[in-house]
Amino acid sequence: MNLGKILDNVDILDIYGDIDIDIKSVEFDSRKVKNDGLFICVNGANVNGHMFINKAIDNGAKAFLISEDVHMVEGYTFIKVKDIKKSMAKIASNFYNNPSENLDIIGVTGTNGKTSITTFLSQILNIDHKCGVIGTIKIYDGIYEIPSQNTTPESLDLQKSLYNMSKNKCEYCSMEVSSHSLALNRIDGVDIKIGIFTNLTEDHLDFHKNLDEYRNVKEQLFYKTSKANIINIDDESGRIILNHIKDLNTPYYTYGIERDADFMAKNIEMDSNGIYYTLVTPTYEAKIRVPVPGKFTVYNTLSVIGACYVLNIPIETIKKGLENSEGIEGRFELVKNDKEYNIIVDYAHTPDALKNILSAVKEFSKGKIITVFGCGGDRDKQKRPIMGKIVQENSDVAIITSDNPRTENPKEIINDILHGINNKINNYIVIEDRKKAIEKAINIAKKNDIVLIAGKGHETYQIIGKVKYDFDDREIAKKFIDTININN
Ligand SMILES: CC(=O)N[C@H]1[C@@H](OP(=O)(O)OP(=O)(O)OC[C@H]2O[C@@H](n3ccc(=O)[nH]c3=O)[C@H](O)[C@@H]2O)O[C@H](CO)[C@@H](O)[C@@H]1O[C@H](C)C(=O)N[C@@H](C)C(=O)N[C@H](CCC(=O)O)C(=O)O
Ligand SMILES: Nc1ncnc2c1ncn2[C@@H]1O[C@H](COP(=O)(O)OP(=O)(O)OP(=O)(O)O)[C@@H](O)[C@H]1O
Ligand SMILES: N[C@H](CCC[C@H](N)C(=O)O)C(=O)O
Ligand SMILES: [Mg+2]
Repeated sequence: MNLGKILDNVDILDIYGDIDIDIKSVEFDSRKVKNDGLFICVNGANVNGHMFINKAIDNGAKAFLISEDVHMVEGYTFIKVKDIKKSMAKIASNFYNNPSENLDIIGVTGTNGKTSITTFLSQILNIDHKCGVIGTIKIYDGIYEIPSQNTTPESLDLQKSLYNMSKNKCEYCSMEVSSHSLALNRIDGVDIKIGIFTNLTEDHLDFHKNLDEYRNVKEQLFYKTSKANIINIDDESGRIILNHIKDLNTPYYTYGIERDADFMAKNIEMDSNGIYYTLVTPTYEAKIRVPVPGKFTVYNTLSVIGACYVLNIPIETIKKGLENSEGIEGRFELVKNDKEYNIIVDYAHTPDALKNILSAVKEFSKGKIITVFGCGGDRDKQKRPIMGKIVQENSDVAIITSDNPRTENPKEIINDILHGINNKINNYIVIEDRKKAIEKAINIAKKNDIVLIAGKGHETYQIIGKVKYDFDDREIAKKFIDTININN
């Protein structure tokens, strides 16, 4: 594509060299640059991309998008802009021909429930149509599935995936929209038809100044949508957002259990196999069954039904998709075993998620609840003691361990958790090594007890320092149970 065309509507400060040249690829990582490429120099959290201009030249770059003064190399084109992330988002949608215009994108934001909702949605929409997925676990472009690096990718990667979805004849895309992606311009220029708000609770206060700012950032999604916004009005932040957006041209729908909403669940029943409720919508009622336990599944599926309603998906298809749902990887996932151990792996890594998962487990537990959990390093420190308190108060035994310590000292993270623990109650153990912590939990569990391994869900790694080591809670639990089998 002609560089001039790629730069359409980009706010440019200065140009050095020729922009009437053909560009074959656009990258923001010098290691991925190919012949006749445009390299976008991002000054990141770890390194400054402007340092890799020579490396990009070696790999075939012809042009550079910069925001800092660099040595302009003769024979190459340099375009200086003020805001690299905003410019990159514009370039990305130009280069991939605005692919979001060819898709009905449903964007989901909120602290908890995004992966669950986007998965349910794709399970329903893929029955009669093709629906791509972008989220924490994977990107699915209609043909291929690739594991994700971020919940919402950088604009260039995002637009490339949307382009592939459109090429692969997807009609829909169900996408998680993280607060980071809104704040860092990753979804600028993406045409989103429906926005869903789940809830807002403590998380990411390392990145956002406070909960108000966190909510304001999330609210931005609902000004970008064109077809409908779907808001959880049982959540206080949901009501605040609704108040701000209700006079926009985009129609809105509400969902909830406790308040009068457009999509409501009545006569809710729950057991260890799932949830059952009567759905009340503006035009019909229906019996809903979902084989995924937890009250939060009621909320998650109500929002999904709201989006399907707006998209005119028949209720029979919605019911079929939900009833046949295989659940969500790493969310309330039972570790299958031929002995009678009840082990659940779940991705709860925020105070609210832990509270919810523990209350769901409590609903049908006939024995003790043994919870293994930790907190991620280089992330919100404020949530650590709150998570400790919630787990101690809602478990018979709390085993405090490491999650992904990243560049922090795991002992210090555990110390932060211990600040929320009442040391007069003797129901907690600290075992820093997560593998040993899981083994201990299974060791002390008796018939009818439930072992909840929280925080890492689908993750197949543990990040220690900057290195990702193989680590899968489910595999470790399963292997240990098999060992017990041999010893007995
Ligand atoms: C703090 C943060 O957001 N970091 C993101 C950021 O990385 P960075 O800015 O630190 O990159 P960097 O390593 O400093 O490198 C700067 C630039 O130099 C380039 N580079 C680097 C090395 C080299 O040899 N050549 C080169 O060109 C890099 O490609 C990059 O463009 O840009 C990367 C590429 O897009 C992201 O993958 C990365 O997310 C990291 C993995 C991360 O953990 N992010 C979290 C905080 C995050 O974004 N989370 C949200 C919310 C999660 C949720 O709760 O749902 C998410 O959406 O994932
Ligand atoms: N609607 C909900 N409200 C509160 N907790 C929930 C809800 N849905 C799921 N959870 C809990 O939160 C955990 C994470 O759920 P999920 O992965 O769907 O959230 P997410 O918003 O995608 O998280 P992330 O920000 O990491 O992408 C689940 O394992 C479950 O314990
Ligand atoms: N998307 C979340 C994932 C947290 C998962 C947990 N295992 C951790 O590492 O803290 C985040 O980046 O904050
Ligand atoms: Mg997610």
